[in-house]
Amino acid sequence: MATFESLGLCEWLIQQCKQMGISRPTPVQENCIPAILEGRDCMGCAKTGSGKTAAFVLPVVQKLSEDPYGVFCLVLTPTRELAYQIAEQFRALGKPLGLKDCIIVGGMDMVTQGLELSKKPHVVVATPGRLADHIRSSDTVNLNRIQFLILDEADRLLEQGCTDFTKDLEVILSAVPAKRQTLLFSATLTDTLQQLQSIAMNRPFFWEHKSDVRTVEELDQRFILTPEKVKDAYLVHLIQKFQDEHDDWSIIIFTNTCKNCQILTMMLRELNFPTISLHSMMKQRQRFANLAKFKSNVFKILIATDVAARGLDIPTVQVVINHNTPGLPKIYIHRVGRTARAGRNGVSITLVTQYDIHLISAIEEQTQVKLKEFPVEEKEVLKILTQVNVTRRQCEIRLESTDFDEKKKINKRKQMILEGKDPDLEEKRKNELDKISRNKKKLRGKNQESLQNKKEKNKTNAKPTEVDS
Ligand SMILES: Nc1ncnc2c1ncn2[C@@H]1O[C@H](COP(=O)(O)OP(=O)(O)OP(=O)(O)O)[C@@H](O)[C@H]1O
Repeated sequence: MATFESLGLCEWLIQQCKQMGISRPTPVQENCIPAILEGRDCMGCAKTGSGKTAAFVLPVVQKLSEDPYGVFCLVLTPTRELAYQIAEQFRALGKPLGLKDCIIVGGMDMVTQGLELSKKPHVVVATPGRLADHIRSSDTVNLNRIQFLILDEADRLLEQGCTDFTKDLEVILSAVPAKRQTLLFSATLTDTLQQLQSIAMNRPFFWEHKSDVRTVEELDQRFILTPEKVKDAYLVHLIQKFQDEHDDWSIIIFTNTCKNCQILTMMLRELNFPTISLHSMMKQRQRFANLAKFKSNVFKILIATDVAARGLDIPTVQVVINHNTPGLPKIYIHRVGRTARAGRNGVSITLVTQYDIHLISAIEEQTQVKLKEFPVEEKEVLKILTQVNVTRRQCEIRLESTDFDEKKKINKRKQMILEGKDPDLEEKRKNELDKISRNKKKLRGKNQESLQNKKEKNKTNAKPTEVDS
């Protein structure tokens, strides 16, 4: 069995690991650390919670100790919370070195960030949008000597999801030197492998945890089939059950939209559950504060959108509930990976409506795991159905009276401006498209109606009269 020593890490760093409860390398660390220390580019694909962060932090910290200067390493990651988490690992493992890091993420003061960047920290951890803004708007950002470029959750950074990072990545890649080591990590790297290979050009060492199953063994994966209208009652029943049966518990509930996240949070609070939320329509300081309250177990339930689906490492989470079935198996893999981390056990429960059954088949096909039904006493759920649905409706009405939708519109406009689009023009286009599709629908309805009329006419014409018979 490998030890950190046999991988080539130096004694002080091994001691530092021990202090953090890391005594033996995990497979991704065992395989990737030597290649990175050798100076190779590296692509590491291993399951959620398998220690990928330390697999790149450890060799970078060791190399930094041999030749310390700033900026030595740049880490890119898709979410702001993840940037803080990664920076924490650098700070903890690089403490004996006096490692200085700097976090560059959206939603925080740009001037302060510019100042910090100008002090040349050893490690910069950033989300692509904000770092690209700094590069575009000032010349205080000097990344032209970096030795390491790391893309954590690399596949997410390259895919064109609801947040498209590709333009920002282009800006960043043109600001970093061609001669560098590039390290790419994720639990779902293989879909974007070819694109990634073009970023890591220097003979990349590729390591993948070979396994038929793409989720961890310690995870008990369940589903509950429910009509849409009973979904919330099932959710409340599940939470109540965990609360009654466990002393020490914490749950992450994933949902599809910021609004739903907000409504569910209000609803569960109304029902006296210690709930807190995390979604992209919240102010950044609130996002950090809520996550901290959840991590410290002050609040036991976190309701989040997919902004929390990747990377977050909160060891106390025993249960993940998918309030909606994720449309992509990849998102499912990351969401359920928030529990059963680092060898611990965990349960995931996905609420499935009759419209989502095909999504479950796609998830099972990709993960190679058959989801088992979670046994629930339906009678118990039906007992609370009315109370839950009335509470939800009350929360919806309360939210409608706030400016939540208005804020959403403003955020959307801001995002469009950032993407170089004209929001008014876009709205006009959208209205035109809506009008066209409304007209199409009308026309289709009319056609169907006249077809129906014709059919009925034909029927009556063809009907034999009493005389005929
Ligand atoms: N060698 C080790 N031994 C024990 N625990 C470890 C080891 N390496 C890392 N850990 C711990 O395992 C947990 C999960 O690690 P990490 O967050 O790096 O997972 P990951 O592979 O990046 O997961 P994800 O794909 O979800 O981002 C962390 O709490 C970390 O401190």
